Amino acid sequence: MVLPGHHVTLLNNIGLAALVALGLVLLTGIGGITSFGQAAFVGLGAYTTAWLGTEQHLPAALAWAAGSPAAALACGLALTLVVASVLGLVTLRLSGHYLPLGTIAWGLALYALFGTFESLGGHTGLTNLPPLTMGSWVFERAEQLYLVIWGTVLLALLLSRNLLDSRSGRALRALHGGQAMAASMGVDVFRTKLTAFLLSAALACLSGWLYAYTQRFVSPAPFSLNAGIDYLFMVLIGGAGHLAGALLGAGLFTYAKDLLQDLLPRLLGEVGNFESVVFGLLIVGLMHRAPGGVAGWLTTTWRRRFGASTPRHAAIDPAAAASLPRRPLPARGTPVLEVQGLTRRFGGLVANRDLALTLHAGEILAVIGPNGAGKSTLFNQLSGCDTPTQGTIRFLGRSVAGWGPRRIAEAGLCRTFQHVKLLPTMSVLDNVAIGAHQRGRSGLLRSALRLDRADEARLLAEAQRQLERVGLGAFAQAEAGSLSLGQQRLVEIARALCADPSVLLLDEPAAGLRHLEKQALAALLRRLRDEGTAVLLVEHDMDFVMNLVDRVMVMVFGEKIAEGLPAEVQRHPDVLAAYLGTGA
Ligand SMILES: Nc1ncnc2c1ncn2[C@@H]1O[C@H](COP(=O)(O)OP(=O)(O)OP(=O)(O)O)[C@@H](O)[C@H]1O
Repeated sequence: MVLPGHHVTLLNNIGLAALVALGLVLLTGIGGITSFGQAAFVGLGAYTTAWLGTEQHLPAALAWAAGSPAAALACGLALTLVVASVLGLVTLRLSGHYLPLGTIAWGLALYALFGTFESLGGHTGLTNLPPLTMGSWVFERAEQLYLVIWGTVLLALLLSRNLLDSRSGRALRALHGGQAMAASMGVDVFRTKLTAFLLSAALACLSGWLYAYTQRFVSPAPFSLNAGIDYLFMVLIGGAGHLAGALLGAGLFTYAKDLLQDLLPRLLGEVGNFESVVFGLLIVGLMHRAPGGVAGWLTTTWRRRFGASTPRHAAIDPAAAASLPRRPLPARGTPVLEVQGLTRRFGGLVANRDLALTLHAGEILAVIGPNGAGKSTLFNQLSGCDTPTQGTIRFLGRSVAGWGPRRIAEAGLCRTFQHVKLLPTMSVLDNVAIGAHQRGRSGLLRSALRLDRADEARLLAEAQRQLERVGLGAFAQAEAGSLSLGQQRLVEIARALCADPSVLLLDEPAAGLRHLEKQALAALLRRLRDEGTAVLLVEHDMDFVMNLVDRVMVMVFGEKIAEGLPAEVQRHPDVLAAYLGTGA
């Protein structure tokens, strides 16, 4: 009603790009999986739509879909999800830079396919697509399509926002904290990665469906690897960690490209892709000045000027929501963790040699030893983050050696990490709620449609309860990264407690804590012991250990050299010689 036609077309292009960028924010910014191949999924949506809309001799099995935009969308989504599932199953198992390289490979392959098939019009493409219709409505002109495109963008944004503010969203964010952490909190890492991948592919396909009706013809060029890189640029410019970054990035990139394509040839007096050069320089500059993109920069600037933003959750009253069911703890004194002959070799280095230990319900056992003694290696094997070379680990009577961290967490063994693994920009409450992942039920769809509120209230109430237990209830709404290191360690303990463990593995829980905080932590661990939880901890603070624990195991060079009551161990000649560096 108010803008000239060219601007409406531009806004439509921005909306189409924003849908793809939104998928990339979920996949790359939130989930940490870089994909260069999203344009290929846009192509799948666009080509399916164009083919079903123009092909005169459709196979009998697809006759029902001829000329129907809804059927074209359903077929496009089905095809995209099948292709993305296959690609995801192959590429998402790759790690490091192999994963983005994998996405380049299939991005190139799909692009080549579009130009190869004769029935898809080769490099000329498919033309004369009928307009988009919905019942008796026809969306033909840019102003009409504008409503459909931006209605879809806003709906996708709303559903994505709901999703991130849920159990499934926390699982997705947890991927950024490291896969070992996510899996140790009970998150199915591969499934979560695949879900994010499928979601982003579906959003790209949706954009392709709308693109086909906007252009009324399709050819391979807009779905090339270059386009895939452009989408990534948009997300980097807008801010990969923010949903609004998709809108900002798509808007700034598309508008600037339009402007520069017009302006630069006139300024330079020559025709060429000069805008690509300018974009390259702009991106490098932006990455230096504002690595969080425009949305990140705006958030930081806002905070600097006006203080912290409004908390994402209203203050949570743990008593207001029903408690989550708790697992029955084994009777005090029952052996819960039994380790025999545990050996872990890294090439020629034996980090753990023939270790044996038994941990009982309602007991605190400390593993101490100088740096490099093999304590973390032991923890990693017990929690499923690493696999023993030899030996047995029995948890509650079942052999768990070789189980993954998720399965072990599900069985009731939860851990914290020597190097704190929290999501610094996420609230303390949300970080802690990741620990309760397996105690929630709501999946993706329920979360996106906001049908998960009762489940979510129970999870957040549990997170608040555990935070209060470690003395950090007042910090629930703070960003985890704003807390001191000692407090962050306590947040990790609260997160582990959220999983309702029967065995708690704490890797250096007192490191960085002040005296009063250590006393409070010791009191908490005594309470847990009295309730029947078994606690195994690695700690260097000898005062803390000796005044708290029931038994101590001492390791040196991967081997156990002593085990017993704290007073006995302190007098043990081998410990004095090897660990404390003094002779007996
Ligand atoms: N993934 C790995 N690959 C090769 N060597 C490893 C690996 N992990 C640990 N090690 C080696 O195993 C030995 C034991 O390391 P570990 O981290 O378990 O010791 P630690 O007792 O926890 O030490 P600290 O108190 O410093 O954390 C060290 O020599 C270490 O370099």
